[in-house]
Amino acid sequence: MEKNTPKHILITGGAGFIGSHVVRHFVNSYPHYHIYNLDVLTYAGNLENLKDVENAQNYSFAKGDIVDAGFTNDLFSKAKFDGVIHLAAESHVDRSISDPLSFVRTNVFGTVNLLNASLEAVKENPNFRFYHISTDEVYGTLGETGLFTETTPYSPNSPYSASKASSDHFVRAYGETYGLPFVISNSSNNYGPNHFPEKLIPLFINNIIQKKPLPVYGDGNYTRDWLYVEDHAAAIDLVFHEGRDGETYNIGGFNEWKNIDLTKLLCQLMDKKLNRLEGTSEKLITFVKDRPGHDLRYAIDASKINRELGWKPSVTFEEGLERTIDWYLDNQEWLDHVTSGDYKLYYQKQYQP
Ligand SMILES: Cc1cn([C@H]2C[C@H](O)[C@@H](COP(=O)(O)OP(=O)(O)O[C@H]3O[C@H](C)C(=O)[C@H](O)[C@H]3O)O2)c(=O)[nH]c1=O
Repeated sequence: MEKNTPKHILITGGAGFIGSHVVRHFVNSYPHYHIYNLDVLTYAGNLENLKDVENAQNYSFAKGDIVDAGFTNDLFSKAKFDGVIHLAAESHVDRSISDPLSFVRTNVFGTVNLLNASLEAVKENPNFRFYHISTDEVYGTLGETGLFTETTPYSPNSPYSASKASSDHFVRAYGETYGLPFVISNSSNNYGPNHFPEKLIPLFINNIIQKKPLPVYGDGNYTRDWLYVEDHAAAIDLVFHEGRDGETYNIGGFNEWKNIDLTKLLCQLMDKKLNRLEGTSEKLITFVKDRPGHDLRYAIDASKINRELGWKPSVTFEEGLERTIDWYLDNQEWLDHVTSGDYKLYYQKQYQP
């Protein structure tokens, strides 16, 4: 999709963690586009994440649920979108274990509604493109070695990853069956500012600040590949504009960490930041009951996006963690706000060490 002419782009889930970084990136990089952010504002969606762009001339927000076909179709018929970048999703694996249906509802049903609305859009605009933002979890788990490539068979293990695999399949099926122009990317674990503190990195940073236990699941020997969220937003820009139709691109950080090693690193960095004695925060580490169906290791081969589109991560883990920690220390009010409701109850219910 070329970049020079004005366009109307719909970003779903733009008030969430990754979504808000993508909205900011597009609003600032493409002043001649109009960016519509559609978000239902669940516990994880927060318009405070977009304070710096909320008054931009090329930005609008619509509160609404992608599961509501009437609302979605109406929005599409009014706005005449040239493209959709679809990030709206329930994303937390632990929540999917206690409430799988809400993941089917948003991630599968909601995606199919958007696909149906997109079929109408493509009739009027053959250059329309549907971009589905997905996850490396659709591939299941790796052993100690190997990497996920774009041809790794899907083998999701959690209700969350099953719902994302299903939505990937629906997107591809709409391409095959109805000729919908689409592209998909599957990313590894993101981290950075505005991350809801139910995920490992923001949860542990904030528990360290508050001297609360750090609940490490199982023995902590699970491995994830961490990517700074702004690098992901830059990759999404490239895939949206330059990715080949009908293709999948894997996006990863080339940055694997075992959870226990990452936890210890966070403890060391936070002790320095908070002027606490070395070793203070490590005392908070508490091994707790494992996540059921816990995937051992995710690791991405991101060579296709590098080779075809010239993308690679630009923020080192050291720099990214520094920025992330500083952001949480400077934004305790944001934290108080997002943890004041549902989240507190959830945390107390799920994992009492
Ligand atoms: C919250 C928490 C997590 N963990 C473990 C579980 C995982 O092995 C690892 C990271 O867990 P987290 O829930 O932060 O993220 P993943 O389950 O890897 O999934 C994340 O990355 C993928 C790509 C997505 O697509 C998901 O949407 C996103 O949530 O730390 C703990 O040991 N203790 C904790 O309190």
